[in-house]
This record gives sequence, C-alpha cells and structure tokens, in this order.
Amino acid sequence: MSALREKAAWRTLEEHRQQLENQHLRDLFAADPGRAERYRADAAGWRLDYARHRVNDQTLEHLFALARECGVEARRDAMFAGEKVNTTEQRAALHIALRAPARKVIKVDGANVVPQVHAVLKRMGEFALAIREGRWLGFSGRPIRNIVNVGIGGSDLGPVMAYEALRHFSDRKLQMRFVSNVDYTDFAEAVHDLRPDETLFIIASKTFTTLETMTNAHSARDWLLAAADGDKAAVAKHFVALSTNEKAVEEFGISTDHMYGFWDWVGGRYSMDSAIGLSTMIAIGPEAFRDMLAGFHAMDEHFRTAPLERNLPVIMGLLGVWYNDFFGAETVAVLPYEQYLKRFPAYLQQLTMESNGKHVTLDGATVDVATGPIYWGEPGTNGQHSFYQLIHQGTRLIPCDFIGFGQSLNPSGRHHDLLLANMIAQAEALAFGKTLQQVEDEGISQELAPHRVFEGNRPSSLLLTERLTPTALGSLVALYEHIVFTQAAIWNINPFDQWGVELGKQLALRVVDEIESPRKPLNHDSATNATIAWYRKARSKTDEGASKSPAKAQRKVLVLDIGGSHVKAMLTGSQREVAIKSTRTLAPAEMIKQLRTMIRGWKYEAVSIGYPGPVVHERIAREPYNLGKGWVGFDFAKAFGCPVKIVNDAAMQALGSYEGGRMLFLGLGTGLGSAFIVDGIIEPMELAHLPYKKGTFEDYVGARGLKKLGKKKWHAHVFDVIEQLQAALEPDYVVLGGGNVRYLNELPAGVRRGDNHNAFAGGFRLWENKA
Ligand SMILES: O=P(O)(O)OC[C@H]1O[C@H](O)[C@H](O)[C@@H](O)[C@@H]1O
Repeated sequence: MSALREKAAWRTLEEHRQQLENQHLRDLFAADPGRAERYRADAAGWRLDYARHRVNDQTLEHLFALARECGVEARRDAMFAGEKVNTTEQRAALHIALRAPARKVIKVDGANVVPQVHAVLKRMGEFALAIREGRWLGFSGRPIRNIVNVGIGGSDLGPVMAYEALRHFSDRKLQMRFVSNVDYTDFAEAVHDLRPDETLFIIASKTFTTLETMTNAHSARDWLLAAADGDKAAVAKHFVALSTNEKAVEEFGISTDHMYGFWDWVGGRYSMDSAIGLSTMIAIGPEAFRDMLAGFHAMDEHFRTAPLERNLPVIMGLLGVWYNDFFGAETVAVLPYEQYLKRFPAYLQQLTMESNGKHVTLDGATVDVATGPIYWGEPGTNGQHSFYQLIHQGTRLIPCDFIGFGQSLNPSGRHHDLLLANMIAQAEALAFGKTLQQVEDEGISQELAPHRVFEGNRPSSLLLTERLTPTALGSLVALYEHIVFTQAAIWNINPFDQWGVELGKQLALRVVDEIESPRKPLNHDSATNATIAWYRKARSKTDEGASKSPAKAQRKVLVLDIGGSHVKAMLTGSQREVAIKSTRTLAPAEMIKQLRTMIRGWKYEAVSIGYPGPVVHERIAREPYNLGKGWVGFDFAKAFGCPVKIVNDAAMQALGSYEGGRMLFLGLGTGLGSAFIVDGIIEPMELAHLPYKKGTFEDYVGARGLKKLGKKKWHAHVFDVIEQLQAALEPDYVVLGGGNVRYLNELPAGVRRGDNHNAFAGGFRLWENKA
C-alpha cells in the first residue's frame, strides 16, 4: 500500500465517504440552509460557488487535513521559491515568475530571474506596437497584416485559446491564424487567402526541435520565398522565433534580434504568458497583455497566501481528488457559458492531462490511487443539445465546472439572460434532479415515468465573474494551473514533466524512415508491419494521383485586362505583361487576333477577362463606351478554346486589391470604374454614368475630364466625387486604381492607392476562389 492510502486523512475520508453515501444533495441542502453562503470563496475577482458538491463541513475538514498531511503548502512554497520541483528534469517550475511585478525577486540558482522576464516583455511590447501601428513592413514595403503562429502543444493551445478568448479586445485589422498540425492541410488552409508580403510567421517552440513545428516552419519559409523570388533577405522581415534554444533558432535562419526568449523553468503548457504569448500581445496590445499578467499574478498571490480553507485552487483541487479517488469519477466537464472561451476546454486538456496523467510518484513507486482525471467540455449552451443527456441520466458521475460572466461583451436583447439562465438551471437540475414522485404528480404514465426521472445528486462548481477581460482570463488560467499543482501534491506526482509523449515520437521517426525507404525490412510486431505495408502501397497510389493534381491546383490562367488605352495580358506564374493598343473601333475578334501574336507559346487552361463595362452573370451586358462593337454575346470560350470568366474590369482590380471589410474601388482611367466588395462578395457598379454637375461623374473625373478641365480642377472633382461616394456608401476604405491615379499627389482620408497589377491578381483569384 502506498503512503497516500495510509495517511490518516485518507483513511478518514474513505470512512466518511461511506457515511455520506446515502445522502443526496437534496438532503445536504435540507439539513444545512446556510451552505450556499458558507460554500463560497472569492479570489482575484472570481467567485467560486461550491455548494452543489457532495460534501459537508466534515468532508471539507478531512480534505483540508489531507492537503496538510500531504504537505501541499510546503510544496507550493518550494515552487514559488524557485526550488527544482521538477525533479525528473532537475528544473524549477517558475511560471509564476512570468507575471511577477518588476520589483519582485525570484531566484533560480542564486540569480534573480524577474529582470530577464521584464526585459523580454519590453522587447515584445516594442515589436507588437510596430506591427499594430503598421510600422513593420514586409518585403514589398507593405505593412504586416497577417500573423501566423506556428507551434504545437503548449506553443499553440495557449495562444489559440487566449486569442479566441480575448478577440473582443483584439485589433480587427490584423488577421491571426494558427498552424499546429503536421498535416499540411493545416498550413494550406491557414495561408490560403493571405498575401505573403503582408504575412508574419511566429515560429513558437520551446525546444525549436519539435518535428511538427519545424516541418511547418520550413514550409512557411518556402511559401514566403516563392513569393519573394527567392530573396533570402525577406525571411528577416517575415519570421520571428519564440524559444529557449538560441542555437537552433539561428540555424533556422532567424537572427537573435528577432527571437524572444524564455527559460527551461517554464513548462510548455505553462507558457502562454511567456514570449509564447507574442501573438496574444500583438492581437490585444502590450497594455492589455500586462492586464492579463496582473490577473495571473493576483491568483498566484491568492494561492500563495490565502488559508487553505479559503483558497480557490486548493478547494477545487481537493474536490477533484474527492470525486476522482473516492467516487471513481473519471472525467471532469468544463462548461464555459461564454462563446469566447470555446477553446478553453482544449487548452485545459493539455494543462491538466499532460501534467497529471502520471502513473508513478515522485520517488518512482507505482501510484495506487487514480491520478489525473480526463478533462473535456464545450461551451454552453451548445453542449446541452448534445452530451448533457449523459451527464443528467447516464450511469457515470461527471463533476462539472460551469464558468459564467455577469455581463456579455456583445450584449443584445435577452441573449445573455437566456445564456445565464441556462447555466444556472443546469446546475440546479444536476444537483436536485426530479424524483419519480414528482414525475408521477405531473401525470406522466407509469411506463414513461422511469424515463423521465432525474436522479440528481450530480455535483458542479460555478465559477463566476463580471466580464471576460484580459485580467479575468489571466486569473482563470492561473486558477487551473494551481488546481493541477494542488492535486499533484496530493498524489505525490510530478506535474511538470511529460515523458509519456516520447515513445510515440521516437517510433514515428523510425516508421517514417521505413515508409520513405520502401525496401527496408520491417521488424515491428505483425500488426505494425501490416499497417506500414498497407501505407507503403496506399501512398504510391497517392503519388500518381498527386502528380496530376498540382496542375489542377495551380491552373494556368491567362488574364486579360481590357482598358480604353490598352489590352494587357499576363499568365499565371509569370511577371511578364504584354499589351496591345486599344482603339475606338476595337472588336473582340480583332483583339484576340492581335493578342495571339503577342502570347505565342503561352500555355493556359482558363482565361479571366476584365471588361470595361457592365457584366451580368459573367456575360457582357452592354457594348463598351470607349471601344468598338461586337462584344455583347461574343463567344470567348470558343475563341480561346478553354473556359473563360468575364468580370467588370474594376471588379477584377478590386478583387485583387481587396483586404477585407467594406471596400469601395474606383478606377481612374479612360472612364471611371467602380466596384464594391463587402465581406468578400463583389458588387460591380456603374457609378461612372450617374449625373454630376452638368454631365456624369465620368465626364469630370475620367480621362476626358482631365484633358478638358486641367489637372487642378480635375483633382478637385476627384476629391469631391470620392467624398460624395464615401458619404453615400460608407466604405471602410477606398482603393483608387487606374492609370490616372499617378496625377494625384495626395489622397483624401480613408483612401489608398491601388496597384494596377492587382487587376492580374484579381484575375488569378477568380479561378482560385470560385468567386
Ligand atoms: O514548444 P515545443 O518545444 O515545440 O513543444 C511543444 C509541445 O510538444 C511536446 O511534445 C510536449 O508534449 C508539450 O508539452 C509541448 O508543449
């Protein structure tokens, strides 16, 4: 028998469990009207309501006695003092130092680590601001707008969770994406619609050796270099590293100037508030990040100083042990009634299960009580419509942690009242259930009655606070970190190592080698051998298939941008642009004839045409103003011998310039092109011919207006027209394309200069996006 089961408090709890056996929560509430008041504790702005647990005062007394007997306080103090509590790796576990105020002194091997922590936070803050303020430019000189965090485990789950949780506080101009899986689909989908010259990759890896992360990091570098014509200098502008391994970061090609470090005393799953939180800091800004750290610190201080009887992490940790070891509960459901916390259960899975999924005690003896329970969950109310059935009426005991907020960050009508009403009602239903008597009193038939009975007596905690702020999130995460710690201290296991992930990793390296060298003999067990053999065969089929699919993925597209002065053409994958002159008599057959001589040898499978006039459902709706006749109804697909997509020329340029939100595009060329894109949907417009002064918009701001009125007056009209259209259409931004933009030295507020090449980008996008 292990020392734990021999402990006096443990034995007392075993006996006490039997006494409590027949007491329903209904009885406990009836016997003790004050329990709702008493079984409540507050810390760092959070309220824990633990009245709906199968405990009474004696239970709690025995549980606290167990904590004392197991030395929880001494272990906690050792962790806070920087002792090497991670004994199997001979390391301190000092995540609490990551959020310590600058004046604190926390020593590891005699050296204060707090100044290093703050030095890194300062550098992170400067970098985050450079990105947020558009001062950090990519290789083409455009500001970074997309941030892709590449990491896995602790280098992914915390950042993803925090980004989702604090999205309300994030800068919406920035796109945040996360790539973790070695499945290339994860990367492909994350960058699918991103411009490489506006994309920053954060390579997050404590060790900088993790197979998945390094594989994805190399793919990211290839993706960027392909767009930067192989210019290696671009890497410095588009990659930063978060790691403890300086050497490996440099070997990858990221200079230490672009590295944000942390230390071996920060475990991966305890690292979201270290440099690993850079994506969070970029999203919400350094100030809000500091608020989050303050939230963590407030809970740390509570855990460090509050008496066990009022100590939230200790109370919740002990209740967890109570169900896990005395009731055989195998899982804990975490049910946030807050959509922003949708990734919180996933985050907790690594924190709790990688920490406390251990089978031996600190001294290597096999444990003889159950350790870490399985954590799982989904946000309410969604879970109510899927798995709550089992929690209410199934045969297993599943303690639940409900998490709720007094105020919604997106208040509207009754939504939040309904949300919270559901959470409160679920806790009530689980605890008190519905007896057979109650069911029968409702007039339910005898046959149906058993199906309608709710046994109740199902325990839950309620964690409540006012609003999901960065501070509240910090305290919530720290709360669970210390729950995990408390339980590990009771079970006498090491929550800071993770040897259990190693074996699979090692075997995967051997297997991948055998897969890629198909003639190597297989010396595994018969089942593994058979599966490897199956995959060797299956992948060779995929290879044949794949050799066909790249062509499909990178369909060669010929893009024609038809304008009043030129018809320009470009082919997928080439930077070369060719052009023929337009005339007022140019007809489509003639255009194609002239083009053919220019593009001899070009191979394409599809054509995109930007047409200077109205296009409805990919058909030309009216003859062009500035060219010849014969365009309406012309069969371009037949003439080119491949599928053709026709869009309005401004719409095509607009599609290539689009960067999200509501965008008005105006093309200042021979005429005045216009298109509006809202959330990716293009609405081509014909604003040019609306009445303006003594003519139309186009008469004043088109090429004819420029010639007739002179630059100065034309300039004033352009500004006036933009102002009118901004007032009427309320775009988030206006992009000005077309050749005559070059005559504008300055631009009105909210207006950006487009790039004529975007017409081609738009033409290629037409076939990429099925737009
Ligand atoms: O940050 P990294 O060194 O890349 O590690 C990423 C993750 O992978 C490992 O296998 C561990 O199980 C995790 O604890 C860790 O968070």
